[in-house]
Amino acid sequence: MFGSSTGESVGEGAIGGGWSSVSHRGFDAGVHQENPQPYAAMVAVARDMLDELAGANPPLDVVEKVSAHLADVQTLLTDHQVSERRRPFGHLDVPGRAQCMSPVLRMHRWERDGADGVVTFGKYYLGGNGAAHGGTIPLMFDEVLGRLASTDRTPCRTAYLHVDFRSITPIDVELTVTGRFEREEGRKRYLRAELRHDDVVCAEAEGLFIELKPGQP
Ligand SMILES: CCCCC/C=C\C/C=C\C/C=C\C/C=C\CCCC(=O)SCCNC(=O)CCNC(=O)[C@H](O)C(C)(C)COP(=O)(O)OP(=O)(O)OC[C@H]1O[C@@H](n2cnc3c(N)ncnc32)[C@H](O)[C@@H]1OP(=O)(O)O
Repeated sequence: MFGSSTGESVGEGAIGGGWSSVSHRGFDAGVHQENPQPYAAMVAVARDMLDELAGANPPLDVVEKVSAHLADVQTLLTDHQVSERRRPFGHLDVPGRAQCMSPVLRMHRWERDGADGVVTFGKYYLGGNGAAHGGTIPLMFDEVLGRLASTDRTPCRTAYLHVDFRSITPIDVELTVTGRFEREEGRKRYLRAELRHDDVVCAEAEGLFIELKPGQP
């Protein structure tokens, strides 16, 4: 419906993430929270643009045109800046949560004890020689585990995130991602995740998440 190559459209069997109880706490994104699809479609276009930008070697006249268009887009948005709690960006219950920093997670299972899904690192995430940039993989793991750590639980923050890079993570192919809630000890929550390309383990993560005390930022 939204024609995004990065797959941020709503539906297609994917779920928003089951994290709305965390993400929407105290947020009021107005009309976009009621009807997230137009805003999610706008962010999907931005994602696709970043992918094409990263992959292109355009002639100078195209560079100038793109610069002018982007400056127009920036101007359109400048008059609509709001406080953090009113921003839809990153806070809508759609795959990718309507942000374009971390790649879109398309989750098939999202439960209190674990989650499974797929993710594709597009051209925007290239590090070198066809492999995703090493910083983007912890970003994706923090996204999965941070959300899982708070699913049906009180809010928490990442204390540490340990990532082992087992083999390169190829861009432009669908990878599987799994997350698992291992155990909790008081305010401490321990989780693990794995990223695979078919049978090959690309990376593994272990994270500690600490439950926030009331009023803790
Ligand atoms: C409401 C906010 C929720 C966060 C989400 C944000 C927005 C929500 C909107 C949309 C969300 C949607 C998706 C979000 C996706 C991903 C979000 C992922 C979450 C993050 O990406 S969030 C950013 C990165 N994160 C930080 O910005 C943390 C900075 N930091 C601190 O805020 C403190 O540092 C804190 C709170 C971690 C702990 O501080 P504290 O004072 O509350 O607790 P304390 O230090 O006493 O530790 C208690 C026990 O944990 C042990 N412990 C602590 N740290 C340890 C470590 N590193 N290694 C080993 N053990 C450790 C101690 O040893 C003690 O253990 P014991 O009790 O056994 O003695």
